[in-house]
Amino acid sequence: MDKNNERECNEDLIRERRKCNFNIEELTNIVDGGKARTARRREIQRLLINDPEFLDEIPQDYMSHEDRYSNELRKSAHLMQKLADQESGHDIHQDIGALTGILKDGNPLMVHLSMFIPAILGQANSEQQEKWLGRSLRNEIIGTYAQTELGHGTFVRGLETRATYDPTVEEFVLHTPTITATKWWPGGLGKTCNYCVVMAQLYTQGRCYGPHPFIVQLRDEETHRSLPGITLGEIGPRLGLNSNDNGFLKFENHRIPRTNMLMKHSQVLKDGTYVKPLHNKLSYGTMMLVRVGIVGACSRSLQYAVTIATRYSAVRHQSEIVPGQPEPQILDYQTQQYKVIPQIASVFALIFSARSLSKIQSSVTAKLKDGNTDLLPELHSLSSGLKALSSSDASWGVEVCRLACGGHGYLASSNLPRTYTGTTCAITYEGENTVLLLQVARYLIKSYRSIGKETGASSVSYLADQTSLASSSSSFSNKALVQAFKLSALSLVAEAEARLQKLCDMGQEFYHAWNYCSVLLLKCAEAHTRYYICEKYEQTVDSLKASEGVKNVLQSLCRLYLIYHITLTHGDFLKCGALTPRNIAVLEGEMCDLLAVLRPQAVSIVDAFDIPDELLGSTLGCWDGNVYQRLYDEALKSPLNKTDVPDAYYKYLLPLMKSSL
Ligand SMILES: CCCCCCCCC/C=C/C(=O)SCCNC(=O)CCNC(=O)[C@H](O)C(C)(C)COP(=O)(O)OP(=O)(O)OC[C@H]1O[C@@H](n2cnc3c(N)ncnc32)[C@H](O)[C@@H]1OP(=O)(O)O
Ligand SMILES: Cc1cc2nc3c(=O)[nH]c(=O)nc-3n(C[C@H](O)[C@H](O)[C@H](O)COP(=O)(O)OP(=O)(O)OC[C@H]3O[C@@H](n4cnc5c(N)ncnc54)[C@H](O)[C@@H]3O)c2cc1C
Repeated sequence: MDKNNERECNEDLIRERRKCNFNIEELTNIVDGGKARTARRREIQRLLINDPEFLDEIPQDYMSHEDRYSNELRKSAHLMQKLADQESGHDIHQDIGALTGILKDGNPLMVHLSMFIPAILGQANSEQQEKWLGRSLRNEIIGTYAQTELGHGTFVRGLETRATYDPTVEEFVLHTPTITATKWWPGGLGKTCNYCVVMAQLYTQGRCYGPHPFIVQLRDEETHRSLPGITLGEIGPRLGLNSNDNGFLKFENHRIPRTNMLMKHSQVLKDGTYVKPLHNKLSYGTMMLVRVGIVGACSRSLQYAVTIATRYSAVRHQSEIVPGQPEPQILDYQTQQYKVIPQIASVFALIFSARSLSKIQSSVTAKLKDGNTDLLPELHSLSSGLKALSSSDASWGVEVCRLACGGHGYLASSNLPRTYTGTTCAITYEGENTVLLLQVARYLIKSYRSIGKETGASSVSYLADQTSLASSSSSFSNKALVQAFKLSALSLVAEAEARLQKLCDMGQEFYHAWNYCSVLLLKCAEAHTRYYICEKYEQTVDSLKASEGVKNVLQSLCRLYLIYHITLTHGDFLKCGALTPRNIAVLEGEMCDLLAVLRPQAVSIVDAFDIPDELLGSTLGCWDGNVYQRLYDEALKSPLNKTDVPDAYYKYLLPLMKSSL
């Protein structure tokens, strides 16, 4: 599609684009993280979308379960090959965002890239990396991360798969003792992978040392058949991601060499002596890494959904605002703006907090290299909180975008259903959100109770700011609103701690008191993480060196985000005295003004996300707005339209209709 050729474009979209009052390319660079990154993303995307190998012969929704898998594996393999062939050599891990949309519904190689290779990097010592890293990067071996079992996903300490060390032959014996110990869910495990990292309870010298990672060959490298002692299969259809082969795995006293235990952090020596790690949660490092990546991935899903919903809202006309006048664009309804525009604001919130989290992760990783684990709890808390809020915000945001598109949003060809199922899974995987938020709450209560002790953890330093509860601001700059989020979080933490303490003082065991307060604790964790996101949003926009137009747009989006979230949880702000009922009413009014200010820029802002039609894959969100023709053309692809009268009519309907004659 030639974006300069207005003749092929829907007139409403042409008018919308003419209203643009900022530099789109500049905003695109901010979204990508700099000019160079924009150029690189475009280069990769051009490489992919001009390649006919990535086209599907028929829409995936009409394929059988087997064909979907096979078709996606074909494209995944081609993608890996193609990226490997480039002379410039793409760092697929760094450029993973550029690939969004090219593979449609669960890539069988995804966990190889996002967890197996990172597990080797983060958990294997240098000799082990020498043995497996190069091979896995060259795709000579394909792996997955097999942790979850039928009986346990969340409670990692409860895993049942055993790795028992046998010093006589220097081997571990992997065994699945019960049906509930069957590994269940790992992406690519069913049919694709020939290796995996298995999390299993380590037994040596008669003692259990908890879950540890082991690298295990699953299939013969020549024939791809499962090795003796190993049972593998696929777990069946899911809500989404059905092109992946999420699998199951059982071990029957399967032996692996001692050196297959990933030994960067803890070791089992030849005689069976266990050497413990610097920090006993270092073996959870792969999960933490992926949680950080999920924040960015969620912002991308939301970019897709909101691009579709905004363009469609500009093209679609329905009903009337002024009786008797022409039907307006649905984007002119304030209620429609309230659905779509806060989701645009949310995209930037997620982008900026993902970047901030990545920076913290890099510095923690650097410190770990020097043996310093002091900031690991801080990173665990932040990555857990941001993974949880980004996945739930993005899932809800995508669903709102679907609702904003009315009936057509329910069609597969809108690409909103698949965007939703591909986002909501992130609420569950890599740590179910409630569980992760309770980890954040644990950290908050602990930090609150250790006020006065220097921990170096900056995200919770505000908990020591006891005076701020009394000094709520009356001015409403963005900074003042962020301050209100801080007061709300602090007051919830104080309330939860007091409630916990009271129950304990009344004689309840701490664990029961914790469970009894967990709804409130969840709220604390959400408020704390929301405050973090708001603070990063405000700081990033405030310090941004950008043209006036771009800065104005981002200031308005940031302000909308702050006010939107205050109105959603206004009870918490009222309860702690950070805001008065009158303040809330004024802010609600201002939110409507902001919707009106941003409305004329909405199409241009989503244009700045710069998602090519080929990747957006949506009849409703296409650049040229030629929505109705595309909907009609897609409908014609239904196999039921091959004949006027389907066979099923003769088999079932005709006999029924004639049965009473
Ligand atoms: C690119 C995009 C791709 C996107 C695409 C990616 C594809 C992904 C495909 C999906 C893959 C998967 O799902 S893989 C499977 C993922 N599974 C999970 O995430 C399981 C979630 N569960 C867990 O992580 C754990 O079990 C958890 C809930 C944290 C509880 O662990 P424990 O019971 O061992 O610990 P607790 O007793 O609760 O806490 C003890 C202490 O340990 C601390 N602690 C716990 N975890 C910690 C950690 N990681 N680092 C530091 N400290 C930690 C706590 O804060 C406590 O500190 P103190 O308070 O100081 O004592
Ligand atoms: C699409 C997809 C891909 C996946 N890929 C992989 C993979 O590649 N590798 C892998 O190993 N795993 C994978 N998983 C598994 C995933 O990591 C787990 O499903 C996830 O960690 C949740 O665990 P669970 O299923 O045991 O849920 P459960 O823990 O059984 O959760 C059920 C309910 O119990 C609640 N609950 C549980 N514990 C607590 C608690 N302590 N406090 C309060 N409430 C609690 C939860 O909040 C939830 O409401 C995948 C899952 C999905 C859906």
